Amino acid sequence: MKVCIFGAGAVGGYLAARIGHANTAQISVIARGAHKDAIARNGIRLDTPEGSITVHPSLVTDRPEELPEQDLVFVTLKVMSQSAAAPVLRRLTGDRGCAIFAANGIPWWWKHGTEHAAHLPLLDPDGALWNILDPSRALGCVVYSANEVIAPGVVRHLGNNRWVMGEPDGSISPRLQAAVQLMQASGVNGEASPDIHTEIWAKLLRNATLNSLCALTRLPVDGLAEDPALLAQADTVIDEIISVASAQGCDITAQRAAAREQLRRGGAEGGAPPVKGLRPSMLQDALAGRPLEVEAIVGQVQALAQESRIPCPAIDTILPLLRGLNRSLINKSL
Ligand SMILES: NC(=O)C1=CN([C@@H]2O[C@H](COP(=O)(O)OP(=O)(O)OC[C@H]3O[C@@H](n4cnc5c(N)ncnc54)[C@H](OP(=O)(O)O)[C@@H]3O)[C@@H](O)[C@H]2O)C=CC1
Ligand SMILES: CC(C)(CO)C(=O)C(=O)O
Repeated sequence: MKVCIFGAGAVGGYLAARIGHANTAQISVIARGAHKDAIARNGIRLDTPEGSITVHPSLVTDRPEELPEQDLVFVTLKVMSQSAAAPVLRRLTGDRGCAIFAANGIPWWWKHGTEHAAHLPLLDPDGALWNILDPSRALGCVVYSANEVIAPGVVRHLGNNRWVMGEPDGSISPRLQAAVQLMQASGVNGEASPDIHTEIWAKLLRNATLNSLCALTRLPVDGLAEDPALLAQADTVIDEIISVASAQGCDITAQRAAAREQLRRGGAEGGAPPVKGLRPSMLQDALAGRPLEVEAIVGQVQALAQESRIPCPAIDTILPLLRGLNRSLINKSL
């Protein structure tokens, strides 16, 4: 299988290292800047609590036009970089390939196959993904795996290993099964879901709280847990998301306790020991002065709440703060 990782940062670097180390596919990575140079020179190093591995991908490039068509493209770009990649993704996926969007938040293809099928302007402003790539080539992937690029070419993995993938229409298609098999053969706990929309809502319970509040306060997750007022704010956001998801036809009420528990355990999933110093990806971006994934993780949730006429006062408060912070990061001269 020809597999490409588009945007081999924290999550993409983790995947590239695991697949490359298991040698289960011919792996190419698209990266850029000093990180790309370091991978091309020294390979990708993945540091995990169990030890380090270093992997040399078949090709490392910042010029995707150098790549032939791929069977599978993992898109691990931040959401706001996806739209510009639409023409390249179209070419890379060719007539037979597909693109798995491993990202947090509501994805651009969300309304594919529904009676209100349309592109989402907050996520795909000009409809490039919708019109050029086309949602029929897209699969979703919910990532439970905490990673950070700690130096050019070096990814640190802190914990969690669950990757839930699904077709927008819920079918367990051959291409979905092939992706699950590839991941499992590579030591990555991939699974196929018949209801990726509900899985995405469940993960949003974590990101709309942890990512937003950590980015705004600059505290790691265990820092939030020390402050009852911040925990109360996060719990309110969790309740609001459960209401919006329910109004949109997805019942995630059973996830409430686990999401609240995760907050209080420093971000550890499912009974794992508490984690110290976990910096959600949005905090990593705020600290590095990079733009934030505000719209996928909070803005589009508010848009869906408005569509369903669900009041969300906590989200309405957090969103302008995040948009303001994002504006200051994008326009560094402010
Ligand atoms: N990190 C984590 O632990 C988790 C992240 N996620 C989600 O996964 C997705 C990916 O996040 P994450 O891995 O943290 O993000 P990163 O920023 O670490 O990785 C994205 C990479 O893509 C690169 N990139 C952007 N545009 C291009 C381009 N045109 N050509 C080549 N490379 C490009 C970036 O380079 P540059 O830095 O120069 O912009 C960066 O290295 C997000 O949606 C995130 O919310 C989900 C679960 C956990
Ligand atoms: C759940 C969490 C916080 C794990 O790192 C995440 O998804 C992120 O960092 O974006």
